Amino acid sequence: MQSYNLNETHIVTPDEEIALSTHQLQVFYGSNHSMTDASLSFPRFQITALIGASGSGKSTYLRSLNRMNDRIATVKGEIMYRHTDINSRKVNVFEVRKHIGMVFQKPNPFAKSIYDNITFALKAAGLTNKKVLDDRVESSLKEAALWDEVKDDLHKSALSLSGGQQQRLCIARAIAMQPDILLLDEPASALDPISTAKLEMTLKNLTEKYTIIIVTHNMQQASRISTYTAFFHLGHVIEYDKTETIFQTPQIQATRDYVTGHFG
Ligand SMILES: Nc1ncnc2c1ncn2[C@@H]1O[C@H](COP(=O)(O)OP(=O)(O)OP(=O)(O)O)[C@@H](O)[C@H]1O
Repeated sequence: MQSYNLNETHIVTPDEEIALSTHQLQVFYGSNHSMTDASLSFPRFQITALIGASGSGKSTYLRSLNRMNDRIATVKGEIMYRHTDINSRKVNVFEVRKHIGMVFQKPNPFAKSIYDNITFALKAAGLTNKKVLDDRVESSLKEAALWDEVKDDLHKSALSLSGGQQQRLCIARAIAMQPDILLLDEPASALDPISTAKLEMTLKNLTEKYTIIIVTHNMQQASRISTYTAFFHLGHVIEYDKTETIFQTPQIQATRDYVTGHFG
């Protein structure tokens, strides 16, 4: 692979209201410096895609945003959310995750009913009123575009659902907590094209209420659903701009080579 000047970057700050931003975020796995000075601002109610070759640091960066790396890595720098640096050790991680939810690559519903999957965290947070729980189950499943398919089977095991349905259930489970921001790490990589299309449509509709940051290897997917795209390379954020700029007129050679399929 051609080597690039990793100091040559092009990072815009969107004009829109910013939901979350990082300032010089660095991540170390032991002595391995895996993410260098990542400074990005994510606009509210938009989808931002994180793209880059395998090992470029996309998941490392994403997982740092709601402190999922706390136990496995050292994360330095600021993560600003509502005027607070949520990377500070003084900030409670469980609070952070109420506001910033996460959906993983492989659907991972609990071995419980559909209803219990959605109410599990709500009950743990102290919500006991059945009417409120019922309403939250219905609204979350509707937002995740799963309600019509499961409304008569809410007490059926979540594991009996198809992969695509399970992934939408995981989204419903995340939004039941009424977060502001959803982080998704390659959520469609285990899904067939029809389930992927349904998931993409669901994500686009979710931008009415949520800010979405998604890691994807699928560049068509990034261009179909995101407004902004960040290109990662060897632990650096090389370029961040409107998605159409990244794919049509990227400013940096490494981005140009990646989006035209020269490596990755
Ligand atoms: N738990 C870990 N412990 C040690 N090193 C890790 C760990 N997770 C990731 N790394 C290293 O950090 C670097 C970035 O990996 P990361 O998984 O963030 O990349 P990625 O762009 O998401 O890759 P992929 O697209 O394959 O998921 C790699 O060098 C990887 O080996």
